[in-house]
Amino acid sequence: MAANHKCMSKIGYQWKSHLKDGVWSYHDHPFWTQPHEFCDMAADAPDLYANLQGADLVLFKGDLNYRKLVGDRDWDHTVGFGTALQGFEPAPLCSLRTLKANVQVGLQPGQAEKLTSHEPDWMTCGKYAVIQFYSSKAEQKD
Ligand SMILES: O=P(O)(O)OC[C@@]1(O)O[C@H](CO)[C@@H](O)[C@@H]1O
Repeated sequence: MAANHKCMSKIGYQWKSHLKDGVWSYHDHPFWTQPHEFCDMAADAPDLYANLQGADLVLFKGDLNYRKLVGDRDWDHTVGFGTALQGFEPAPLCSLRTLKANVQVGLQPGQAEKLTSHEPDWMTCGKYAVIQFYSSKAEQKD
C-alpha cells in the first residue's frame, strides 16, 4: 500500500486530531530504548511500570519488543507466553509481532518441528506473525 493511499491519509488526519484533542497522549521514557528486558522494568523504571499498571490493556508491537518481553532467551517453543514474561505483567498485555529472530514461545507441541521441516528459516524469513495475549486474571494454559 502506498504511503499516500487515501485510507492511510485519513488515518493520519484522525490520529493527529486525537492527539490535538487530547483523546490520545504521547509519553516517552528512556527505558523503551535501553537494552533491558521488560521483566526488569519494575526495578529499573518503577515510574513507567506504575504508569502501565493503570492500563486496561498494553499493546506491544514489533519483533524487538517481543524479544524484550520474553528476555531473548532460548525458550522451548512450547513454553507458555506467561512463563516467558518472567513476572512482567503490569496489566493485561498483547504482543503483535512479525517473526524475525530465533525466539518464539506459546506454540503447540510439534508445531515448531512441523514448521522447521517445511521451512527451516520460519523464525527469520519474515513470513510468519503472531498475536499473543497474557493476563494473569484470564484463564491461561500455562
Ligand atoms: O516488524 P517491523 O515493524 O518491520 O519491525 C519491528 C522490529 O522490532 O524488528 C526489528 C528487530 O528484529 C527492529 O529493527 C524493528 O523495529
